[in-house]
Amino acid sequence: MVIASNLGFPVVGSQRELKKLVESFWSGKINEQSLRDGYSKIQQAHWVLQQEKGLQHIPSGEFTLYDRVLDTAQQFGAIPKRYQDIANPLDQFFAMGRGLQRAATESSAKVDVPSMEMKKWFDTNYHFIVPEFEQDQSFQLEQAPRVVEQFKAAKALNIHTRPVLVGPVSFLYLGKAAKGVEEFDTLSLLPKVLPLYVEVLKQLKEAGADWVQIDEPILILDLEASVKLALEKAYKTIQAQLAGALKVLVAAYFGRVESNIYAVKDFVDAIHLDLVRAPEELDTVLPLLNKDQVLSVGVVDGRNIWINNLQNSIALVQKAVAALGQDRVIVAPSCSLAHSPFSTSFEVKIKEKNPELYSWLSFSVEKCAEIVTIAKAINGQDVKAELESNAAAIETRRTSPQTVNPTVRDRVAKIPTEAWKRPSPFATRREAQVKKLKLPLFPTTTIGSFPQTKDIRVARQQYKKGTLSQADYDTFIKAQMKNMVEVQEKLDLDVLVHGEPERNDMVEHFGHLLHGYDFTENGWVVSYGSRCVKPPVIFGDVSRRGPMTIDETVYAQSLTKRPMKGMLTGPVTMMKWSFVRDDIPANDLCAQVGLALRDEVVDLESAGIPCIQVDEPAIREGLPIRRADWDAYLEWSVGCFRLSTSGVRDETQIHTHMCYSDFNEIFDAIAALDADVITIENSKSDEKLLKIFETKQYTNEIGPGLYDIHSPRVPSVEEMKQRFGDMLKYIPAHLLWANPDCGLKSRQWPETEAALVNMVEVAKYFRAQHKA
Ligand code: MET
Ligand SMILES: [Zn+2]
Repeated sequence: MVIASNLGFPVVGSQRELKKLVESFWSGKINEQSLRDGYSKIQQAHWVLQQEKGLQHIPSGEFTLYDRVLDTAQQFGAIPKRYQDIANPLDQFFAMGRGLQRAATESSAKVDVPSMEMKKWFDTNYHFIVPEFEQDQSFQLEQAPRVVEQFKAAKALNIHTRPVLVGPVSFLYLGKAAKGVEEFDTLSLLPKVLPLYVEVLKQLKEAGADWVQIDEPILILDLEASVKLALEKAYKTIQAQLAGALKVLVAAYFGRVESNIYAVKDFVDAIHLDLVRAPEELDTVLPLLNKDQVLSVGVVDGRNIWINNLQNSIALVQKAVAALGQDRVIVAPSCSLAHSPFSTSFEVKIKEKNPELYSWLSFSVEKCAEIVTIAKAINGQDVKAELESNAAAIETRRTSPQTVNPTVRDRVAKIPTEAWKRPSPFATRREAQVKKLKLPLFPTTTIGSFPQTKDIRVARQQYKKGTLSQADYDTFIKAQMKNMVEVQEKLDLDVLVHGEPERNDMVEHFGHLLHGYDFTENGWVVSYGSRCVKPPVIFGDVSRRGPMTIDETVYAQSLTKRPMKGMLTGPVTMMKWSFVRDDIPANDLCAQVGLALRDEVVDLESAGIPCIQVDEPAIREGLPIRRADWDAYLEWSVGCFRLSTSGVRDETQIHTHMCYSDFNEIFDAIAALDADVITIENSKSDEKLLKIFETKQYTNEIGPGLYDIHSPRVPSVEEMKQRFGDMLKYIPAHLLWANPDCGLKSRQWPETEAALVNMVEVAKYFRAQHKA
């Protein structure tokens, strides 16, 4: 019999219960005991639910109050020095996750510590807490290790679970040298941490576990030989020490394991593969297994929201069964289901308004049912009804006019070669733009958004609820834009923006204006800690419903003689920050969005808008995990940006913006965007960014952020002069712009104005210098 399993479940709860619980603890509304009780309740409900769905290997131990890597660090006693004095473990845990400021009391000293660093979890939108280690780090297993406690808690409910651990090598590899400690190879700590892993595994065995899942997601990275060696050592040791007491499943996900598999394959009882991302690896891995080893086949996509093609999955699992036999195959999601929303059952609106779309959706709870159906089908149980309804939904999805728009398809198929780039080279365009825009040396501008004040948020809410009419809302937004234009004129900025008061979010806003997008009510996934995001859904071919930004941009331009900069979100970002369809290739979808934006860019030009910015903050984060895949990705993503921006005349100035400073690796691709002006985040790593200009030539105009907008701090004139002076050493004066490093929507007005006053003063100072 094949086993139906899961690797992890959305911790946040069906309606974000855990978020609410944790946040009420932070605000002092509930005490630690209530938090722990509520937490256990949610955990229990999830186990019961997964059991009811029919899963046999149900995960435990992955449940967390903030982040499971942080749990791993605390469980093994890797506490950075600055948190070691915080006596209460829970306070310490949250202090590491989100910082802690606490006044002195009679019994305790004052505490003021920032949080630990957060990083993206592979190519997901989830951020984990980066563990910190010292070279002479000692580890210590906590009294009652939480993974063992969770296993026991489930067992008390009569639910037998498969405990999950973040693997020792991934744990160390993803960590870094502690603050103030010189860089060192964190894997050198493996001999110290391994005995603790062995100890935990023994305790799990004693508590009654038979299988354990050890996640080693780094198996899908390009690994150096030393890392592979560490993996080998770790699993050899674990195997030897456990002597068969407990079965070990090592899980890799989010990509291909390729030759990394050799580092672990001889020392484990089972391996999990992500066959959604790497279906071809079934064929390569099957012959490598010895006669007792088990394969966990990840066939249900844990990263997306679409129903599984059950026929296809069954065929894949069957192949594994043919090679290994039923008892050596486990059916699984591709990765933890924590990256999908909870359940479609809360999507009442979609169900009512678009039942067809509803029938194509599958969130975590539904994915568990899919896994069980696949396993049952293989085991010869009757799932005819499930398979029939699945096949019917797959068929409507393939052919529905909602997903296929022949006009769009035709247009993408026939994109003429010349549409992928601007007609003239930059030098020619620049001449036309200089003549038309008459900008001073070191032009000043902002990135697009101005503070989203309480007034704006309230008006938007009232408008959504229907208590503010369309006409009144429009009047309100216009008044906001008018005010923002006046402020910018007073500041004496050179290229103005309309300020984005009508946008709640740079992707969702455009999603509403495009065909092919829809929005869930409860499709939340955790971004970090208690923070959740609800990405829009791209389910069909994308095209404009009509002009998207013309009215507000033209209105804003009518208020000033200075050039107004139109503001759009680029094709890659529109995809990357959404749940995207998986039924057409990403590059085709990107071209559809690119064409829709191209029409908007051309319309803005026709309406008299001289500068147009197409933001692409997500290009860098969309980079594939394996280097071998970079070129293909960059080719289509850069191509689609150019597709969206190249329909205009030479004199129209195309801007782009990126807010990820660490892109030296993809510098050539950035240059290939061929935007006339690029503004980039920089203020946290001046040197790193500027260094690249020593070796590489960037020929177009550029504005490295002059100050950090993520903090309310107002940078002084002196400070920005210094920075601007440094930039001038690397970038030719006639190409350099002065601007903040990102949009100002999360700031307040007073600090925004104060910072911009200083910024404009700096630009003027250098202008005068250059004349002299
Ligand atoms: C995350 S990048 C943001 C760009 C956008 N135009 C803004 O100013 O808010
Ligand atoms: Zn930005």
